[in-house]
Amino acid sequence: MRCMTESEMYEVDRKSAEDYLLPTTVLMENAGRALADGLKSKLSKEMRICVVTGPGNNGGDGYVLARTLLNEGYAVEVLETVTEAEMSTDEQLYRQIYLKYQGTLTKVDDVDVAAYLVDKDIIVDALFGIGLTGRVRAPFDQWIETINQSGKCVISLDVPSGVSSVAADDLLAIRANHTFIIEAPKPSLFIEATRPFYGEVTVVSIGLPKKELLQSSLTVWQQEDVKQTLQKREPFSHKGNYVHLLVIGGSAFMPGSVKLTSTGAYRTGAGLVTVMTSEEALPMLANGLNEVMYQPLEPEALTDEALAKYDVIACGMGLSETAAGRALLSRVLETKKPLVIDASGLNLLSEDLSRLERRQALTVLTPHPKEMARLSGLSVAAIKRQPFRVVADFAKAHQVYLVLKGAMTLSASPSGEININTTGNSGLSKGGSGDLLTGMVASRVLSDDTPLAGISNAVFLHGLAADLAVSDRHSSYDLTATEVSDYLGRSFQAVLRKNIQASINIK
Ligand SMILES: NC(=O)C1=CN([C@@H]2O[C@H](COP(=O)(O)OP(=O)(O)OC[C@H]3O[C@@H](n4cnc5c(N)ncnc54)[C@H](OP(=O)(O)O)[C@@H]3O)[C@@H](O)[C@H]2O)[C@@H](O)CC1
Ligand SMILES: Nc1ncnc2c1ncn2[C@@H]1O[C@H](COP(=O)(O)OP(=O)(O)O)[C@@H](O)[C@H]1O
Ligand SMILES: [K+]
Repeated sequence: MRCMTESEMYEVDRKSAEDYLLPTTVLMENAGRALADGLKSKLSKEMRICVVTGPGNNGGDGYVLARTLLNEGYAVEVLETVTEAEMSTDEQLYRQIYLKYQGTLTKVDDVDVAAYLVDKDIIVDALFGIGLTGRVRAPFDQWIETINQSGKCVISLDVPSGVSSVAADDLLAIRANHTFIIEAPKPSLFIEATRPFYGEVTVVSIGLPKKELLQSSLTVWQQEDVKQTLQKREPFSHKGNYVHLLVIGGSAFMPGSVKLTSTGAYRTGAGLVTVMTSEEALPMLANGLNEVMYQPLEPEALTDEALAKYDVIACGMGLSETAAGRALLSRVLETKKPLVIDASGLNLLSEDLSRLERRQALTVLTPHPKEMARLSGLSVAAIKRQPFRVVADFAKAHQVYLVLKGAMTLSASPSGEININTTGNSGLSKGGSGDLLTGMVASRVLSDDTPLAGISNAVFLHGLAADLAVSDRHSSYDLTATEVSDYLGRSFQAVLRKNIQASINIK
């Protein structure tokens, strides 16, 4: 499923009108009717429904929806917040049609809005859609507050009014119980500050040309995408057909990190895994995976000849941030091997990003927001406000694959394409989850249809394993990264066999 920015959506709108000759009024009619159809699952004929309309086309959708429901015998009326002259042309048309159908209309200036809403069961929010810029201005802000304080069930059309994809610090928006989204979710559905305003979500189609919707560079990565892009394991294959991963990291005080990374790699399809770690950490790994080969971390082991047998290097988990660690990362960056960098490796990399420009092989960086802040020089708050832009800009500027980890992990390619992940839960908010993921990413990045698909598959399966663990014998409280790795088998089975995700699974 595609995700579309507001400007991409307006571009599809423009093309639909100019290239496909679809009148904008037809799209509004389709939108209002599709939204009404979706909404009906929440309604009964006994409920009193109030549609609150604003000045733009979102309000126009509201009039179409109100007329559609009225015509089918629902108890619906409209509360309008602007004069007819202040409405968009298409909205004016549908307001008039609503009146021809004998629809009831009340103006906000004629009532005490809070009192007017008291006997309503459902409030439909058609105040603002994707055309909102900045914070909601007066006098609309007071009605948003009144609706939020009403305690009623609120349904938003397209987006909760007040939400835009650049989350303001003093955001004022409708807190919807449910949002019916037109054609494709907008980035604000996946941003921490704006996600809660949406409530439950349903995406409805209004007949925009699919070909144009597919132009978007943002994809919500789902089960079907994993299924389509995951490399098949051939019956006559041998371990040499799959990735040989070299894991570099771990130290006396953090030996477990590389254990988790190598487990993640093997459990995600790698053919061979070698761990190179410090002399002190080696004895502590004696009870590690039987399948892993171990080697002491010596700089001479990092020559091009010695590295020839490896397909990918994963570097940085549990690495000590000392002069030795620094020298090691520099050497690894100079190799021509595909490289996944995580944790301490990212912090050491932040000291001099120009080394990325000199790289001659694929590079994947897997920061959480704090590591991203070090890499980009931006604050964590600024990254969280505009994660899509930050991720795309950084990946393009440094020509790297970038995985910004979080509740909705974003994986970007050097061309700025972004895949959004919606699996996972707070059981993953624990030390070790990231180490596990790094091994999984390294195992898939060269194996699937494209590097971005491989990375996104790893992120999806990692989150899904945690979701399956929590729906089985764990909770988000007790779950550990080691247990997440135990559920990777179930995660693959679920993806390969069942249709677990018919629509977006958003927490
Ligand atoms: N292809 C599709 O997806 C289709 C989408 N459709 C629907 O159209 C919706 C987009 O419609 P839209 O472009 O008219 O914008 P919308 O959000 O209704 O409001 C704009 C109005 O708000 C005002 N305004 C702006 N900022 C403000 C602020 N901070 N505080 C106060 N006011 C502010 C702005 O005033 P201005 O800033 O211009 O002075 C203008 O008057 C979309 O979400 C979907 O529901 C379908 O109908 C058809 C196909
Ligand atoms: N609330 C959450 N919902 C979904 N996934 C989460 C959540 N919290 C953390 N994660 C995932 O867990 C992993 C944590 O990685 P990281 O912060 O690097 O942890 P570590 O300390 O283990 O290295 C990431 O893949 C992140 O996306
Ligand atoms: K709305």
